[in-house]
Amino acid sequence: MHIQSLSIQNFRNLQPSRLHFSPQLNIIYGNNAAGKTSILESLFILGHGRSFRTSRHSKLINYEQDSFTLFSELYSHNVQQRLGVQRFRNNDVNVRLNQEPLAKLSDLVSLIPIQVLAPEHYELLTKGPSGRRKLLDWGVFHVEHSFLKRWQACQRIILQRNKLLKGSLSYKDLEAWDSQLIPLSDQVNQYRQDYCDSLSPYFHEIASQFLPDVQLSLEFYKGWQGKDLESLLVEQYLKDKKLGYTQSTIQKADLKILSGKRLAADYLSRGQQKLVTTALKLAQLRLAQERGQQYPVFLLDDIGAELDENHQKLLLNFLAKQPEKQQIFITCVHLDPLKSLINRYNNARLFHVEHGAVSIIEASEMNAQ
Ligand SMILES: Nc1ncnc2c1ncn2[C@@H]1O[C@H](COP(=O)(O)OP(=O)(O)OP(=O)(O)O)[C@@H](O)[C@H]1O
Repeated sequence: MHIQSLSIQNFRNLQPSRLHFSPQLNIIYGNNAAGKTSILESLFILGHGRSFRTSRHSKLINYEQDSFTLFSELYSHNVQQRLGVQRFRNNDVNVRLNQEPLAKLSDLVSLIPIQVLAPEHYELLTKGPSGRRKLLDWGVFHVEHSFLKRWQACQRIILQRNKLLKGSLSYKDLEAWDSQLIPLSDQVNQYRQDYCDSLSPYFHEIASQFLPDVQLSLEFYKGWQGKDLESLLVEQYLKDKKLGYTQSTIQKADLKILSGKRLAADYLSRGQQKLVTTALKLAQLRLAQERGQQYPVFLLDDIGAELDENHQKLLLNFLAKQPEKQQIFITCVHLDPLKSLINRYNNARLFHVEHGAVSIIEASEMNAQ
């Protein structure tokens, strides 16, 4: 899978641009606040319909405009697709795939797998489980497309169950819902557990390169401990009723990252935590490649942020060894540390961003700089 081109209109501070990308390495560089991350953000939107920086779509629209438009030509499942995304200030969205309206944004996720690693993700270990659960579910979804349907069905039933709880007279009133919820939750757990098991060896291998002194491992937590869900739902009925919500659900699941037997977040430095997050995302990429799935487009925002020279080199080495079909976008302020990576590719493309204006720089010009 790769993105061939992108036209951008009225998106953040970016001037109208039409960009043609390398199917392998793309570097976007420029000073702070130039608009580099905005380009990555617009690419991410192609595969998710939303940003990785904000949930408020109106923030993405240029201050002086009423909507933004992105149009892209891309290869997915070896077929060229044309995708247009337009978002309005009133939250209306218009997505067209090969000129036909696309009803469900979730269809984009399977068509255009995109993985992002940005400074926003470096608190993955210390923040609550929702970010880690999203990371896990992103991977599960790309392996097992039926996951989304089951996950959505669980969400609907839990919502319904929580509504019924308040007015219920006894557990009997919930039994019919639980008889659907239990097998669906078991299935979701199994998908998540299987993905965690498959990811673990890749994570272990990459993390041990980045952090050779720390014994890291992954553990899947399904959202409740011990007993099977059926017994817990009966047992916790009165407490659930009092609280007004179901305590034991798949919505509480977590991907625990351990250092030895303890939570890594409690012991690792900020820099180490950043490396763990990086290792996790790279492991997901490697797993997708090894399984022969569509290679997710990999977006790496601000590659230089907070990494010492040695770790930056390790990361660059990893990126230099990517398979031919892997498309990568990297943003940076300084080009110098990336020059040897760029020179390893004969088709790398460089984009210089200045006050929202994007220009293409030839690799030969870079070497002359
Ligand atoms: N809706 C908007 N309309 C116009 N400009 C915006 C909008 N949203 C953000 N900006 C501005 O766009 C600029 C570019 O931001 P962006 O985060 O893309 O920069 P960057 O090059 O990644 O910077 P850094 O290196 O500091 O991370 C910022 O000055 C920001 O204030």
